[in-house]
Amino acid sequence: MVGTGTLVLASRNAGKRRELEPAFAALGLRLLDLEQLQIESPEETASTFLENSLCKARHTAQHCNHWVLAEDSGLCVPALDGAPGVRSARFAGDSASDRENNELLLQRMQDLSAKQRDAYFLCVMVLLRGPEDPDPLFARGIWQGEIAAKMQGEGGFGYDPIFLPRGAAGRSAAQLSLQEKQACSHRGQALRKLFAEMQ
Ligand SMILES: O=c1nc[nH]c2c1ncn2[C@H]1C[C@H](O)[C@@H](COP(=O)(O)OP(=O)(O)OP(=O)(O)O)O1
Ligand SMILES: [Mg+2]
Repeated sequence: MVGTGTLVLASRNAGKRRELEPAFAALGLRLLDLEQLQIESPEETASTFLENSLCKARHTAQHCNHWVLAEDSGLCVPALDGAPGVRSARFAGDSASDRENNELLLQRMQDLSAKQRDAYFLCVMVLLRGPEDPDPLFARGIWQGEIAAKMQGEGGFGYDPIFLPRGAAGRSAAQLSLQEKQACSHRGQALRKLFAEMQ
C-alpha cells in the first residue's frame, strides 16, 4: 500500500480527515476524500455502524482505483435507548448542522439525572483493498464520557462541545488538542487497532 502513495478516505467530513491525516502522512500516504474525487456519498440507511461503514467503503472502492478507508461513527446515550446512535449526523433532520444536533440532544437530556448523562462515542472503521476485496479489515473504538449541561469549547467537530470525556477533568472534547483527542478517542483507538490488523 505504501508504494501506491494514496489512500482514499470515503468521507466528506473535514473533522474526521484532520484527525486521521497525520497518521497516514507519517506512513508516507496522502489521503484523498470524496470531495476531492467528486464521488457522491452513499445513503447511510443501515441500522448498524458496521454496515454503514462497509457501504461507504464499498461504494467508494467501486469509483476509484485505490485502497479505501471508511468509518461510521456516532454518539450513543444509553438512557435514550442509544440515540442519536447511527443517526447521529441526521439527529435533528437530514441536513442538520452540528449546532442543531447538539441543541436537540441537550434538550432531550434536560430532565435526566447525572447518571443518565453517561454516553459514549463509537467508531467502526473498514479498510477495503479493492472493490472486490473478499477480506475487508475492520476495527472499532469506544470513547466513554458524559453529556455536558451546555456547549463548551471551539475545537473538534460534531458533538465535541457537549461531550465530556472520562478523565479529561471537566473539559469537553472540543477543548482538547488534536493530539489529546486522538490519544483517547473512539477514532484514535479504531485507527490503532486497524494498523495492528494490517501488520
Ligand atoms: O469525534 C467526534 N466528535 C464529535 N462528533 C462526532 C465524532 N465522531 C462522530 N461524531 C458525530 C458527528 C456526526 O454527527 C456523526 C458521524 O456521522 P457519520 O455518518 O459517520 O459521518 P459524516 O456524515 O459526518 O461524514 P461521512 O459519512 O462522510 O464520513 O457522529
Ligand atoms: Mg455520514
